This record gives sequence, C-alpha cells and structure tokens, in this order.
Amino acid sequence: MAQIKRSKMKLKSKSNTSSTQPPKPRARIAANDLKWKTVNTSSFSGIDGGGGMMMLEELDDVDIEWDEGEGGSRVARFVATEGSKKKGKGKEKAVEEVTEVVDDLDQEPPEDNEEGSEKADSDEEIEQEAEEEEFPDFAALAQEDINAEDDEEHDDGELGEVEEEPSFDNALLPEWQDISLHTSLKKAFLAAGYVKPTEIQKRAIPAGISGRDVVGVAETGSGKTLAYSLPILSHLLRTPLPSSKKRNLSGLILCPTRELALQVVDHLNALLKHTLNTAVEDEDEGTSKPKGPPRISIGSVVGGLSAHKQKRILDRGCDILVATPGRLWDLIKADDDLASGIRTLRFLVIDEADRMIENGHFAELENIVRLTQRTGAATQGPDDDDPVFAQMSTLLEDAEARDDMQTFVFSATLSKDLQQNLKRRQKFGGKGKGKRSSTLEDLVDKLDFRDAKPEVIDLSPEGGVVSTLRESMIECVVSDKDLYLYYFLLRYPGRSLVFVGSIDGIRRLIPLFTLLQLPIFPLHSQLQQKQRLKNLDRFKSTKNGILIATDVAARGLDIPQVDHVIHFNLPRTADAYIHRSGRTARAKNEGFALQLCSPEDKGVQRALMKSLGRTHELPELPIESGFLPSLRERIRVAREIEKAEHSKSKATHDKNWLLETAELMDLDIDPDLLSDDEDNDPDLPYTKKQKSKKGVKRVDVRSLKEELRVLLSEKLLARGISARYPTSGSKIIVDDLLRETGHATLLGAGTQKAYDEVEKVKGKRKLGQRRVVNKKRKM
Ligand SMILES: Nc1ncnc2c1ncn2[C@@H]1O[C@H](COP(=O)(O)OP(=O)(O)OP(=O)(O)O)[C@@H](O)[C@H]1O
Repeated sequence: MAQIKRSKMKLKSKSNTSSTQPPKPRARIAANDLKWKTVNTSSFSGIDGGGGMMMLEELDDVDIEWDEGEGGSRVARFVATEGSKKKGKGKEKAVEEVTEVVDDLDQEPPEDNEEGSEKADSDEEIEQEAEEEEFPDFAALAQEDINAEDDEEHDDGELGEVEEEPSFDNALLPEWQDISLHTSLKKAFLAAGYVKPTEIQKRAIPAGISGRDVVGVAETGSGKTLAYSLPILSHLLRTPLPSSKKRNLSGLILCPTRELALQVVDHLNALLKHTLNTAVEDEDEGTSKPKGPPRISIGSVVGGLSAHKQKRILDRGCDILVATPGRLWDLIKADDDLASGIRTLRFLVIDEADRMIENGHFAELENIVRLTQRTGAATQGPDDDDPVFAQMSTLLEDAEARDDMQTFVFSATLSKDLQQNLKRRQKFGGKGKGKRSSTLEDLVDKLDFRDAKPEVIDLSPEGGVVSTLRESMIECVVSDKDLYLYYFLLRYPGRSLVFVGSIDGIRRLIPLFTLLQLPIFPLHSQLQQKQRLKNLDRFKSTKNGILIATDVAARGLDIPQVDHVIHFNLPRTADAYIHRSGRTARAKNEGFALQLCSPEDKGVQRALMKSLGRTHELPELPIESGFLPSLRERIRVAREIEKAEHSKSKATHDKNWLLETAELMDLDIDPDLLSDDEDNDPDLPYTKKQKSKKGVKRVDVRSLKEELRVLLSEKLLARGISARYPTSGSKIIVDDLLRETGHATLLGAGTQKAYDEVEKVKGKRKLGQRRVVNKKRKM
C-alpha cells in the first residue's frame, strides 16, 4: 500500500476506461509482488537515515484504470504487464486494487496564497506544488505514510492500549542501564550504535523523565537532539494510544531553520524505525525488515514547503510536531484545533534557543509561547483583549494550558546573562529577579516554566569549541582570499563547508569555483526551499563536496563527515563562530576550522578570540607557496570569464528592458542602441593585457575558456619538482607516482590532513602581539 502511494510521481494515469467497458477478469496480486524499482533521489528529509522507511519506487509498464466504488469513491486498479511483476510469482497478469490512493492521485485543490509573516514563501509554495512531479515533499509524504499505516493499526483494535514494554537485557548496553527509558528505545540504540549516553544525555534525560523543566547548554555535536527528545519519546511510548483515531499533539519542537527542523524529524524517525516493530523475514531476499509503522508519529511544519500538505498532516494528527515559528504561527491563526493542541501541549522544546530570537520570527515565537502559558500564572497568558488572540477567545475559554507541561530549552551557546538569570530563578524559586539585558532573557521570562527551579545543565566547553577541533588561520589580503581558499580546497581534499558573510559573496564565488571545476553548492535563504534541500543533499553525497553558505547553515545541521569548516568571512560573534565551527568535529570526531583573515579582519578576529577566552593567536596554516602562481593564473582567467559572461547577460537584460519600455511608451528607439555590435556597449569588459595593446579589443569569452581549459589540464607542481624528470630535481616524486601515494592534484605536495598539520604548528603569538611578516610567503 505504502509503495503504491510512493509511486505516484512516476505513474502516468490513463483516462477512466473501466466504467464504459466490461470488467476484465484478472487475478489480484499484492502490490509488493510487482516489480518495483528504487529511484535514486534525495536522501534528505523525510527519508530516514537508514534509508528503509521511506523511498521512492517506480514501476514500468503499469496502467491505471478507474472504477466507481461505493459511495461515489473511485477505485484505482493497477494493471501490470508480464514484465512488471517480480520474478517467480506466477504467470498471471498482476492487478492491484487500491482505494486509498485516489485522494493522492486526484488533483490537489489550488493552494491558497500565504499571508502574514511568511509571505515571501508563497510564490515558492505555488511553484512547489506545480513542480512536485520533479521533487516530492519527502517529509510530508513520509508522514502521510506513517499516519495512513497508523490508521490501519488502529483499525486492528489497538486504541486505548499501552503495549507491553519489550524485555531488554541491560548487559547489552550497561552504560544506559541507569536511565529509565522505554526498552524499545534501548533496542533502537543498539541498532544505531549509541553504546553510551553522551554527557548532556546522561544529565538531561533523567531530569526530563522525572518531569523537570530543563535548560541544557552543551557543545556542538554532543547529542542534544536526543537529550531533549528521548524523555518525550519514552513518555509517549508508555502512554496509551488515544481512544480516537486522530493523534493528539503532545510535543512541540521549535527550531530556528527549516533544514534543522527537517533534520530533527529524520533523526527521530530513524530511531523510531526500530521501536515496537517486529521484524519480518523476506524469504525471497533472505532479509528481515521491520514490520508496521513507528508507534509515534512526527509531523513537520516549515516555511518554503507546501502549506497545504502540512495542513493535511496536521488534520490527520501527530504526536510530535517539529516546526519553525513563522509557518507554525500562520497555521495556528487559521486552525483552532491546532491552536488548542498547542495550548494543551505536554512538552515544549526550544532548540537553538539563542538563534530563535535572532531569525526575524521573534513575534511569532512569542505568540506561540504565550499560547502555552497558564492563565493567571506569573506570565501574562494569552489574553483575548489582545488583538493577536482575539479570534481565539472561545478556544482560550475551552482549553486551559496544562500544569504538567515540561519545557526544554537547549543550545550550544546561551548568554552568560541568561544563565545568571536562570540561576537567580533557581535561587528564588520563581521568576528571574532584576534587570533583563537580552532578548533571550525576555524569551525565557515568557516561558511559563511549571518547574519553580528548572534544571540548568551547563556543559559548555572552555574556549567554546569542542576538544576534537583544530583551529588555524591564513593571513592574506582580501583580494587573495579566493586564491587561498582555492589552494586549501585542492591541498586538503575532503568535505568542506565555507561560510561567507553575504549572499552576494556566495553569488560571486559559485561561478568562479564552478569554472575551476570544483563540486561546489550554494546554501542561503534566497534559494527556494527545495533547492536548499537538494544542494544540502548533493553536498552530503559528493566526495570532496563543498557547501558555500551563509549562517543559515551554521546551527544544528548534522552532516556526516564534514572535514573542514572555512570562515571565508569571519563571523561577528563568538556564538556564531562556535556554531559554524561545530558543523565539523561532531560526536567526538576530528575536525578542522580555518579562518581566512585579512588585515581589515584583524580587529574582529581579536575581539572574537577574546570573547572565546583565548590568550594566544591561532596557529597559521603552513602554505606550500610554490603552487600559488599557477593557481593565481587559473583564478585570473576564471574571473575574466565570469566578468565577461556577467556583462553579456547584463547587456541583454538592459536591451530587453529598453525594448519593453519603448513599447509601453510607444516610442521609437535609435537602432544603434539595439545593435549587437558590442563596440557600442560601454559595459563590455576588457582584459588588462588587451587594453594596453594598440586599440581596444573585445574580450573573447571562447578563447578565455580555452585558456582556462589548458590551465586546468596542466599539472600543478611543487617547487623543485619536474614532471618530465620525476627521478631528478630537489624533490623526487617517482616513488609517489608509482605507488600512487603522493598528493593526487598537487604533485610533490604533502599529504597530511589539515588537522595533523596544525598539531605541529601551535599558536605562539600572544593575542595582539605584532606580527613578523613571513617573507617566504611573498611571491
Ligand atoms: N549517545 C550517542 N552515541 C553516539 N552518537 C550519538 C549519541 N547521541 C547522538 N549521537 C549522534 O551525534 C550526532 C550529533 O547529534 P546532535 O545533532 O543531536 O548534536 P547537537 O548537540 O544537537 O549539535 P548542535 O549543537 O550542533 O545542534 C548525531 O549524528 C547523532 O546521531
């Protein structure tokens, strides 16, 4: 059943033929017996990390016929030819009758335009609906499958029941034995390889299970997602299913970015895949797969993806909702059921709390938080005199916020002021006293902690970053940052995440490095959401992939094996530096962070290091400068091409504008202005060399491209190396060439990882101490 729904993107429906023709006698064969082929698609979002629960599959040679069913419903019959069946399942034609898919195969109702705080998303969403054939909303589809199958389970008479906790041998996971989690979660840890709890999990989970409110601060990549989720999952697994089919919303997890929200959904679904499912053997393939859906359903609501689909998921109900505040508030305003679900939450989680207040959705976040406040509590509560809540007055009378709601606030960084405020709260057993000095404190004061003394767990590491991270810098002038970035990417192959200060900066670097034939992908807020997810996915699946991003990728993203984080532009705050650098060196793995630091950046860098409590400058990354002249030349030509192509597209754009305006104003224009003779175009670029020649020549993009092609095909050699005579020269590379042990791109270069290079070169200079210029680095 689930497979058929998944196949909807690929099946081309035939017109309804069956109502006018006599039914053909055909044997019925289960959908699983058809010859499904896995389609390689994004593995991100909605598809669990293990790749098992949700995938896109397709069928060849399948027709669809429609029949009228009972009560006016339509029934889809999938009629397959011989070739579309699995081998060894008999010779008859495979026919599957499916009623439930009708809804999905029917045309979607037109999408309403989004109003309010996420207006900017509405065009994206309309386009998203139109383009779904190409790029399905995996999270939503996964959720639909879970819910649909959940419904089936309910039909089997499991309503109102609590499943017996499976037995579990604690000797298998001795480090988890003192934490009283539902045993099926422990089984899931075995499958996921979570042999022991991380420090924050050890402290936060027992507090969460015992009903406490928890504020957790712990280093990046330390497993905070499970630290706040496991008490919720365990509680839900020990709670009877509701007596109605629809799931009641129990937990809300608020995240600052869409990618992070979808990642949390994936993370939890991957874990739940192993809970309360009995394995079934597949005789044909000799494998065993989990049977049935996870017991807990997780929904997501984020901007940039179809609001219509998300609304449908909410209507079906889910146990835990993971959301970004802007879209969630838009939906709450139009949906009393959802508003009431939020008002009566059992768990509220604010992930990456300090970022939540920065991302332009503070008002929405505050409104959502106010919905969870008890009336008459120290906090204000949602007041129906307030225009924001005016239309919810009946709801506010009918649904009272719960006394046992638990609040979890987590981040890798929380301001010291806030932590002091929380400590005061603990001391005085109530609201923080004294002056508030940050918006974050404002937020925390708005949270109606039910616990008079929330458990504050502060495990932030000294110096801000994790101990398995090595940091380094390259000092260079601004105009050489491209060159050193290029050098670094070639010299240290690996998965690299480059942080740039502005979207314009990304737009400049992408064509440049694409011309240089590096696998580079952009990520920023002005990309359509589906493009963001696609790029993230390509980055994850490309060897030596490069993601060039703004701070939208700085928080929470858990991308496996990011080897390097490069701060092309330095962040302004220590917190941003910690979060950006925290995309590498996760879960106790090694990682490397590099700062490209120009003289203009020095002041910011010093302030940054000071607020991280550092006393010494970072060590400089050793540079094998013999490669730089060739790399510089490649960059020069690539820049010329980029400039010329940019000017050309600008000229075309200007000409079109001129034509349109003239037509609108009913004017004639001078044909010379429209001439394709580029000598008339003052914007056309000239190369420096060509300008200095007699007369001025136009840039010939084609020959520049040829020049770049030749440069890119030439070997890059370290000083003292001869490619022609590898057995001579000051560095003999013949052994490396024969054994393929040398550097793959830069002949004669070292092959140590960046991490190991800086182990040797510790920072010696005190912060602020004047630098002795390294003459060797000059070319
Ligand atoms: N007990 C555990 N044992 C091993 N790995 C774990 C454990 N708990 C979580 N992980 C893994 O650690 C990685 C990082 O976890 P997570 O994303 O929750 O970190 P985080 O603390 O939220 O990081 P950030 O502050 O950057 O958001 C994930 O890949 C997760 O699967």
